[in-house]
Parts: sequence; structure tokens; C-alpha cells
Amino acid sequence: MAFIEVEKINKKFQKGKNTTHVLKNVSFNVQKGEFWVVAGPSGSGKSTLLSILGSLNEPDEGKIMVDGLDLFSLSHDERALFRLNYLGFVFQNFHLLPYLTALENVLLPTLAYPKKLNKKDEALELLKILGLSGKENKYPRELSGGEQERVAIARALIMEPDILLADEPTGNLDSKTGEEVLNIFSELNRQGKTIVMVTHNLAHLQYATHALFLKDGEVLEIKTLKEVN
Ligand SMILES: Nc1ncnc2c1ncn2[C@@H]1O[C@H](COP(=O)(O)OP(=O)(O)OP(=O)(O)O)[C@@H](O)[C@H]1O
Repeated sequence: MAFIEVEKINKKFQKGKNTTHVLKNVSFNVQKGEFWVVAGPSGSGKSTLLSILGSLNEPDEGKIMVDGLDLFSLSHDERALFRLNYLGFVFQNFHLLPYLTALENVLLPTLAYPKKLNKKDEALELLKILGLSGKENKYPRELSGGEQERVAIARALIMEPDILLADEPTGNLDSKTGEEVLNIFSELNRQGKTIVMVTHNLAHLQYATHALFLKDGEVLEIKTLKEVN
């Protein structure tokens, strides 16, 4: 059994009278420690696939198993707990809360945890590892794009998720800063984190172990790029 099993996912969106078939029988298996890039042109269904993988969105048909859990047979609350325990999300627009400091943003997921958690030391350590020492009490508007993205990465890691899901994490960054962020992903993957990252930039394939190419909602090709470390 694979760590993540995606089986014949279908998703349609209704826009007025028109139906768009956004994902068509998408299937693939991810093993623990792999780094998958989901690539494809704009509108090919990449973000929709990632949101379904993150159980933020439901497919019309198909099944996703993560670590033996059937995501779409879980209740709403069980799914929220699954996300908290298994997943870290990183988005293109950072999605930081503007009225919270860097440290408070990193600690945000711990507030959602049913039991009281004190992760302040871990949060400070993560910010340090990500090169943000001295910026803990800054607000997002006082940070550069790359720094905001690193805060978002620290927030995604605070609950120690097995899986990191990233949607165009370098989309709003200049190429040098983008490369720094991808090197962080690469290092996290080397340490064993399973990563699925959406990108339209084929240069990003060099960081991944596997690539899935989508076109018009269909899997065009799945490629193994290198062995898992
Ligand atoms: N909530 C929604 N309602 C209706 N249509 C949607 C919705 N979300 C996505 N779509 C449509 O589904 C298709 C795929 O969108 P998606 O964002 O998954 O593609 P993408 O490959 O990530 O594109 P991009 O690279 O431009 O972000 C597009 O035609 C989009 O307009």
C-alpha cells in the first residue's frame, strides 16, 4: 500500500449552463519521502487536484487514501483533524494574517488543536532555521516576499506534518528568492518529508523525485526523476 493513493479522481465545476470537467480519472501513488511536482499549463487542474489531495475540496468520484485513511469517508471534524495531523499547506499568496506577528502566524495552527499546545520554542527554532531570527515580532507588511513565504513554511511545519502540500510557492517571488525557497523544500525532502508541489515552471523538476504532468484535467505522463534519498 502506498502512503498516498489517488484513485480515479473526477471533478466537474458548473458555471451557469456550462460544465467543466476539471479532473478526469486522475490516479497516482506517492510513497513516503517522495517529492512530487504537479506540472501543466494554466487551467489544467493542478490547484484543484492539490485542494482535493488536501481534503479542502471533494471529488465527484474517486478515492484518496492517506496512510490507510479513506479521506472522503471521514466526517467533517475527522477530516479537519487529519489535516492538522498530516498536512502542512504553503500557498503562493502566503496567506499570513496581517495583524499577527511572524511568530504568532507560525503558532496559528496550534490554536486550532483540540488540546492546549505550547509550541513557542519550536516556532522560534523553525524561524531560526529558516533564517528569520530577529524577525519574530515583525508583522507581514514589514517582511519581504521571501521572508513572508518562509514564515508560511514555518507555519506549515509547526505541527510536524508528514506531508507538505505547496501551490506555486515561488509564484510571487523573484527567481533568486524562489530558488532559496525550493532549496528549503529540497532539504525538508532530504530529511524525509513527503512533498507535493504544484508549479508551471519546468525548471522546478530538478528538485523533485517524481513529476505528474496534467493537461486538460488528464494525466499526460508520470515520470520518475530520481531516487528518494
Ligand atoms: N470553484 C470553481 N468553480 C468553477 N470553476 C473552477 C473552480 N475552481 C477551478 N475552476 C476551473 O477549473 C479549471 C482548472 O482550474 P485550476 O485552478 O485547478 O487549474 P490550474 O492548473 O491550477 O491553473 P493555474 O496554473 O492557472 O493556477 C479552470 O478552468 C478553472 O476556471
